Amino acid sequence: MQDPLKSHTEALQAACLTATLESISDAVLMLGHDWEIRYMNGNAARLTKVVREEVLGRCLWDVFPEAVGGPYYRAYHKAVDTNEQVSFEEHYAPLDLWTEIRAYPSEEGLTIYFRDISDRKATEAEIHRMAFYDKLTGLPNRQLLLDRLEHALALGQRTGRPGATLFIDLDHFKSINDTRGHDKGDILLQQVADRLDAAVRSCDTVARFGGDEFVVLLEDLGTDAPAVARDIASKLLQAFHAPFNVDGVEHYSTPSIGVALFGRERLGIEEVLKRADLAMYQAKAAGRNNVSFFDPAMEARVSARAMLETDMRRALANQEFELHYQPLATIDGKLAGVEALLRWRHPQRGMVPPVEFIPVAEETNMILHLGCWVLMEACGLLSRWADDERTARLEMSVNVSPVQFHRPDFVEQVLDVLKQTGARPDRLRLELTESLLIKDVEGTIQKMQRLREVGVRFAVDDFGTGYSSLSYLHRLPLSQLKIDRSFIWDAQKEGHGAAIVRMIVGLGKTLGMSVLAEGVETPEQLAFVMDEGCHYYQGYLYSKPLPEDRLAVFFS
Ligand SMILES: Nc1nc2c(ncn2[C@@H]2O[C@H](COP(=O)(O)OP(=O)(O)OP(=O)(O)O)[C@@H](O)[C@H]2O)c(=O)[nH]1
Repeated sequence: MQDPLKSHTEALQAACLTATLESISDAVLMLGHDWEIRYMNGNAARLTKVVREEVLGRCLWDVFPEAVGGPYYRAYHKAVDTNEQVSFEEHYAPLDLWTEIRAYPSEEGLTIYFRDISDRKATEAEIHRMAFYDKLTGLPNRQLLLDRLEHALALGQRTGRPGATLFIDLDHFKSINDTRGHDKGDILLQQVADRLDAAVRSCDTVARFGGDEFVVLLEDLGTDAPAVARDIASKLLQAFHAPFNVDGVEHYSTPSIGVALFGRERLGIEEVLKRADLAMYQAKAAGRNNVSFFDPAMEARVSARAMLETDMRRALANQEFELHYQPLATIDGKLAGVEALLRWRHPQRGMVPPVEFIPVAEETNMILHLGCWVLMEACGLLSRWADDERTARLEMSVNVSPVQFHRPDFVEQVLDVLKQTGARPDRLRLELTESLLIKDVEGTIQKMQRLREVGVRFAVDDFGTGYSSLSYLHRLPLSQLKIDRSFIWDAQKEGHGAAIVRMIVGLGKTLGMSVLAEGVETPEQLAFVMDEGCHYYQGYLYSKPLPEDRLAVFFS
């Protein structure tokens, strides 16, 4: 017969245990050796959406058939087979429930504690989304792209299967921001993101790299990777053919696309992106709405350009620039003046030609510093000439870069240099290019007139090669046209050089300007320009450009 005291104690313990299990925050499930559900607390029933009384005694896998063979199934079997506890986190899809599980095997079977961690998982997912996805477009962001690119490069190197990085920058995107506001720009970016995403396979990555830049990462392109990459890039271009609808208004946008391929070659992510970016710039330079592939020559050009820029900054500090002076003559061979020409004596490369470094100086605005220095040096020499009767009447011509001329304080700068050096303004001639003259004609005339009033004169350099508009040439206070050397050289050949020289001389005379022939190298050329009525000439026939000390010898 059962001891009534003992059975009372057991009942009390069972009641206590049940009360405890019902009050804890975990869900609890107790299974027997045949996976039958022997106990389930209220939390467990609530989370698994079952009626406790209906499932007690039934096999767990009959109640949750979708779990059979899945991660829960494998984990519980493992716990029972090894007699060791298991703990894990898992998503139970039929209930869309994220669970954290601890399961303990015992002599009675298996006791499972679990809890709902869906909120925590959602927060984690949100943090992940914020860290790796762009808020505006929902595309992978730069960070995620870099991760995927790193992975793709490693895979490419290991397997030899090539891929490609496409760098996409929208053309003139700034204009929609400026004309319709930043929020409309945002709408366009979102629509561009959708179109790019729709144009590629789902396994490709379309990322927003920043601003109006997107990067598409293509992997596993197969044996004809360049052709496939080109096809996809064309598809991306096509995706922009139809207008966008930005808040009810049609808007056309185009991209410039740079492509860099990768494969076995050992390349870092920075290098691949740099290549694609370089190619993209090439596409912009080729007129935009274009695709350009990276090629090593392009890289060589760009790095040479970067090296030149660095060298030039050093050269400025080390005073490696110098002025040479090319004498100018009247048509009958008398010295009329000189043109100051900038030279760069590079410590390793020797003389660097101006056509190589002047464009870089202009792009980087170093020309402002250089131009000011040239003016100061030339006017310094001009001022010293005033004391010597052999040189006092000579003119000094100085080239002015458009960047320098269009600065608002250009006139003040010239006046200041004249004042500081004491040079005579009526001995200074500033040489301007045709392209300079056509930009902001009214402002240009005003500046020229202010300097003209103090005596400074102006010449148009390389006349005939630019796009002068004859309609306003007469409004500019110019005193000289310099005929570009190409026409002088051409005149001797079959071309139209002779006719052009004649036309320029006629134009100069009509407008009351003197005409100087540049690049005269032979007596025949001199005879020709003399016949045509040029007033001055310049060129190797008369003298090469000379450093200051040799110029002094030339004078004497
Ligand atoms: N609306 C909007 N504009 C942005 C965002 N991020 C960057 N921008 C603007 O995007 C423009 C990017 O201009 P750039 O790519 O330098 O020049 P662009 O006008 O596209 O001209 P090109 O690239 O030379 O063809 C800048 O004006 C930025 O201010 C953004 O999140 N939203």
